[in-house]
Amino acid sequence: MTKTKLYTLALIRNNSDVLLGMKKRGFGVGRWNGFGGKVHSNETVLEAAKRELHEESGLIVNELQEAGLLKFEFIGEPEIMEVHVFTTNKFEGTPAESEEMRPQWFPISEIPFDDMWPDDILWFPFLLKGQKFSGYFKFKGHSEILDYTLEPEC
Ligand SMILES: Nc1nc(NC2CC2)cc(N2CCOCC2)n1
Repeated sequence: MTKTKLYTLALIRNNSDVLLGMKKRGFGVGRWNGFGGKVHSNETVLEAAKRELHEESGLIVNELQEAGLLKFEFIGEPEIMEVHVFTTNKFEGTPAESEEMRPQWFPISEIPFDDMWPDDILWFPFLLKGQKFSGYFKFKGHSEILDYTLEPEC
């Protein structure tokens, strides 16, 4: 019986830059990513996205825009990861390193996809165009995509 677990992912924009964090421990360690994590049972997905962003980067956001929905299956594992992706260019504060993440601004033209999750290079173009997206990825391990679907969502 597959079990779906909810996660958040927030990508913060500032003109032609995007804020990424180098994951210092845990799931995705050693990869650049947006800011996010698990949704707790006592919070909404949006509340979790704001909480995780603040915990991991120090930034405060009042609003986050829904950007897309990503589902991940891992061969041999029962859990489906359901990742709700958000974005905004309205934030308060200056990015600060946390126990989880070392933040860094990247020009859109220099996003380090080789050091990110392999799905990111596939859906980032939708995010950067402001086109909502929905994707499903079947992973073998943490680096090989066996197959996927990805489409714009109105
Ligand atoms: N960018 C990205 N790609 C992912 N791919 C799946 C692991 C194969 C997961 C993920 N996050 C999941 C954990 O919470 C933060 C976002 N973020």
